[in-house]
Amino acid sequence: MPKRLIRQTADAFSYPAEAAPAGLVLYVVLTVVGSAAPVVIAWFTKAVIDGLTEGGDAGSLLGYALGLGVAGLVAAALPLGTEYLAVHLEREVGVLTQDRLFTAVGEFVGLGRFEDPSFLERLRLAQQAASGAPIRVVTGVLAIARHVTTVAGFLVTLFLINPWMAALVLFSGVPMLVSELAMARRRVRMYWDIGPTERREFFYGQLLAGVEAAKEVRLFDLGAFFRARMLSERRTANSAKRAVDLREMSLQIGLGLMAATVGGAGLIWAISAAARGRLTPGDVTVFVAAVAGVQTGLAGIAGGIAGCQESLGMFDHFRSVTTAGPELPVAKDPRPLDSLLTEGIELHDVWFRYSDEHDWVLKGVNLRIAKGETVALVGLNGAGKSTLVNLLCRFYDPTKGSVTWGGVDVRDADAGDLRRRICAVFQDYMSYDLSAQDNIGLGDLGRLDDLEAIAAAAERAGIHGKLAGLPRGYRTLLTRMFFMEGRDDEGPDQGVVLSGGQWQRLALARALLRDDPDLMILDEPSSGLDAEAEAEIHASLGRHRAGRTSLLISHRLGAVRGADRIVVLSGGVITEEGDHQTLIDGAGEYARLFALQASGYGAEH
Ligand SMILES: Nc1ncnc2c1ncn2[C@@H]1O[C@H](COP(=O)(O)OP(=O)(O)OP(=O)(O)O)[C@@H](O)[C@H]1O
Repeated sequence: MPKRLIRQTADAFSYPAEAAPAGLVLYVVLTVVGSAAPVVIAWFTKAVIDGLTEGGDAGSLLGYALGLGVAGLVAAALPLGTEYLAVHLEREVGVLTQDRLFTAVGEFVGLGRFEDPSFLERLRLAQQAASGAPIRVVTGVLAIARHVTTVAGFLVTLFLINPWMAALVLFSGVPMLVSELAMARRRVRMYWDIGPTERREFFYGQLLAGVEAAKEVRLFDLGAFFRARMLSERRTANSAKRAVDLREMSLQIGLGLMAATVGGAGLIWAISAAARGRLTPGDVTVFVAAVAGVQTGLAGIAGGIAGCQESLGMFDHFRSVTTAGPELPVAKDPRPLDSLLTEGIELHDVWFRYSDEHDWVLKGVNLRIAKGETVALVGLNGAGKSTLVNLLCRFYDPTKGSVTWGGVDVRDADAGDLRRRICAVFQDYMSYDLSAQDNIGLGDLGRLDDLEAIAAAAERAGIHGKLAGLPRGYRTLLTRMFFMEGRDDEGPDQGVVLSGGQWQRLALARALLRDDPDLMILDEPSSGLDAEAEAEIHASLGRHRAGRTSLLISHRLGAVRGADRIVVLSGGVITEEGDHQTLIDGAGEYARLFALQASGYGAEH
């Protein structure tokens, strides 16, 4: 246990040592110097009082007074310097730890961790602890060292005056240490326990204050309902915190009473000893200061150890996230993927479920997409179409079976290499609060500034005219989130708000920016578009897809009828396969759905 504690403490120190080495050294030096000040002040005070009462010579008296003044000045100025340095160190460490944390998160290969609530909780606590915890450990360790120095100095003083008193004051500190450590452990546990409650409170707050839910909150009059839930979560968290605070307070009162009793007994003894002429008035002063100094120092040591333990406990979340490593196996010696795709992309008897507790989503799927072929995947809601896409992009690994890319199992390849070969529009596409240019350019970072390529992609997605006509063209921000009136030179009126269908076209443009991808995945690329726009987009995509390997998912069967092969997924298995005409002739599920949609359109006219 102590070994682990030492290792953890050393690790916490390594962050400020790396982020701001000079600042850390200065901080340590100033703290050490500051720790000697109280003892020096006590001794100068004794010398001045004894000099005054015993009629010492004026020269040495002046010297003591001067010493007292300088020590007082140092004691007053040092905390300001150390406080400044602590904040500086915290800022610098914050940059380093944020970098480490998000680098680690970026290295997660798939999506599983982002759906694991206990991991998300750990991530939240890791973020919270990232910048402050290492500095609190450093401050705690130095505070302990400072208090140890002060206590040692005063203990020697006390020992010289009354050894029994020194022992009594020292041992009265033991219960303090034990209870402080127990309190720190309880506090860390409490933070972990109330994590989900605080997350829910935050969630309700977001619903009330964010734009996403604003319409429904007003339409269904949900404000009071969500507010009540939010406050109830807050009250639950508060009562857990209050229980710990109450326990701490009662313990502190008990400890305070014990310290006061010991201090009072010491004072009575010192005064009676002085009355009998065994102590000088200076001795009494230094004795009182020493008892108070030892008690304060011991409380400081106990508090410092407890604080360190609490911070180390919190920092453990940071450490476990940054050392978690990828959650899907990473090939040590990744096999290169090639663009020839002679063997196509293939799912071999793929079984998949999101976790052991979930039902099977895919149940033995065999599917081959040949190079240059357009395969359309259709099926009812929840049939597993997007899940299949997730496996192709290796956001998850099949529970059983395999996915191969040109004959190479994607688990043996580098996930980055795989994804660079794919361009995709997902059903749940992103709308970034950035400029139009960035929104498209993010599809291929190397072309972020290539306006020509960006405009060409926008043209293919049928949104170029709209974007070019914006107040600042492609540089126009597609959000009003980041404007602060009076502070931003671009003014709040410059951001624009796009419609749902326009955002979808933008997402499509982002996917189309990639030059010559090996596989194009379009998962409901036109669900938000009007009928005319949909026809136009599909015509454009059809031209763009020609000769490319692609997988198209759509509920609008009219949009997929031109695919080389249509695959029907139902309940996690492939039930039908063939081109449009074959499936219509087969009079199965596809033919039924197609007839249903066609009659729906027919009925309108
Ligand atoms: N991240 C997830 N964790 C757990 N279950 C999931 C997850 N994503 C999807 N599912 C479940 O897997 C099943 C298949 O979902 P999927 O999104 O693949 O269907 P889909 O065919 O794309 O449906 P839709 O046509 O509605 O888009 C559903 O029952 C869904 O509840």
